[in-house]
Amino acid sequence: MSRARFDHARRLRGSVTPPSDKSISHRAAILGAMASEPVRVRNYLHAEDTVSSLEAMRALGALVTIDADEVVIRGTGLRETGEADGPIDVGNAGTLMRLLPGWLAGQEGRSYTLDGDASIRRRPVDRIAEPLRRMGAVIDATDGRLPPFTVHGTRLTAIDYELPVASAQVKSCVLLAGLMAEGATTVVEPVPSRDHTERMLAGAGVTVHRDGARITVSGVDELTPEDLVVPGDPSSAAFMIAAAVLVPGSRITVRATGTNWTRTGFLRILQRMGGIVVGDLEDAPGDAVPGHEPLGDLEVAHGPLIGTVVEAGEVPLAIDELPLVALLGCFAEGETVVRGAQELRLKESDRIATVVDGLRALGGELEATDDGFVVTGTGGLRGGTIGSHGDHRLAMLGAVAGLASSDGVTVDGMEAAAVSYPTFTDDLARLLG
Ligand SMILES: O=C(O)C1=C[C@@H](OP(=O)(O)O)[C@@H](O)[C@H](O)C1
Ligand SMILES: C=C(OP(=O)(O)O)C(=O)O
Repeated sequence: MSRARFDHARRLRGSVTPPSDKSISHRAAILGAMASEPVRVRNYLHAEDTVSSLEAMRALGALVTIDADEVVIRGTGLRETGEADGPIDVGNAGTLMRLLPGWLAGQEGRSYTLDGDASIRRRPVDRIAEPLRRMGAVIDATDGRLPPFTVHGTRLTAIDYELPVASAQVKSCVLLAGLMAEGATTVVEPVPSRDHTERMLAGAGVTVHRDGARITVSGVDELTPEDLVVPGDPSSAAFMIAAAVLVPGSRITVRATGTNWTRTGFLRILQRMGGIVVGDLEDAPGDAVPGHEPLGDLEVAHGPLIGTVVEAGEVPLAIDELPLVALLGCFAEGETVVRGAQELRLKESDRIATVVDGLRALGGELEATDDGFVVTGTGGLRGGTIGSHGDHRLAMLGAVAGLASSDGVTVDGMEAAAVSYPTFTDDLARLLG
């Protein structure tokens, strides 16, 4: 396990291009493998999670070649995955574990087992097993709800499915399965979540119909994705943005980051707290599903913050950035409250517990609730030691906390950052000059 030290910083300056989007890269790998013609993906994310996706596609029979700036995927076609040679290893990637079964469920007469690391083995799959069973697939999971689990493919039936939790992963799983079902499959979202799957399917020749909270796809013969360009990851950029807002004297430019409205909830929360972030962000979507992803540059500067309340409807739009909202809350005036975020307990770590305990150990005043946390701003953090618990977002949270703290922070388990942001420490060092 690697230890890293992040001392109180003087200021951040310059520009940073965040790593490529993890969510979009996973989807590019899967859709590329589902296609019958080769798909070129520019700016694919080469991080641990998304390498797992490419390996999984290879295990299913896709040919994947990796050049300096391009991944080329020669897929198997929608209904013709190969026999896998043993369990498919999803590593630490919950997104891969929850999306891929949507495709596998439609492979008539073939079965696939998915497994991953210790963290993945604690993350439930019943949320995808339930709709896939309704579509006709058989899913055998450990203790009824955990990996390793086996998906037995079949001829799928279309369903109308109301998501019990707002989850882009579950939504995407059902939509992918819907491509192989006869008839129209509809997913109803309680509140909006990231829409990358819908956009990428629309760009691949699928008719994706959105009517408010209802998203419908119909069975197709094949996918014809265009060549893809992956934008920068707003969730990774959020760590640099938070650092620049928190450290006095900072002023940075974040280049070529995704500005999809379903991913910029954190920026809206930050702006509400008084944070200075200027850029051309996408507006809330209407019913038309665009076949592309928007990207742009952001200017960020240090400034004082005030507390805010994040309600359930905002949670999926900022889910992976909520640890940073807790950190910002420590520096803000007044109270910062996050509600309706019980999903955080099911991530790479129980992020309600690990964030609250971790920031408390650095001098923060936070209370965990069942579905979020309450932070009392004290104007700063002392510093100390924080463990990543093998969770990439926790490792990067500790680093940013260190720069903004008075005494600095030691992060135990910094290597976890490589799951989504392998160049995190180097990029940060450059901004610190
Ligand atoms: O669809 C995706 O790519 C993701 C969706 C979110 O999970 P849920 O949709 O399960 O909340 C998010 O936490 C994860 O990092 C990536
Ligand atoms: C929760 C995350 O990812 P996943 O669910 O894919 O492991 C994340 O990246 O913060």
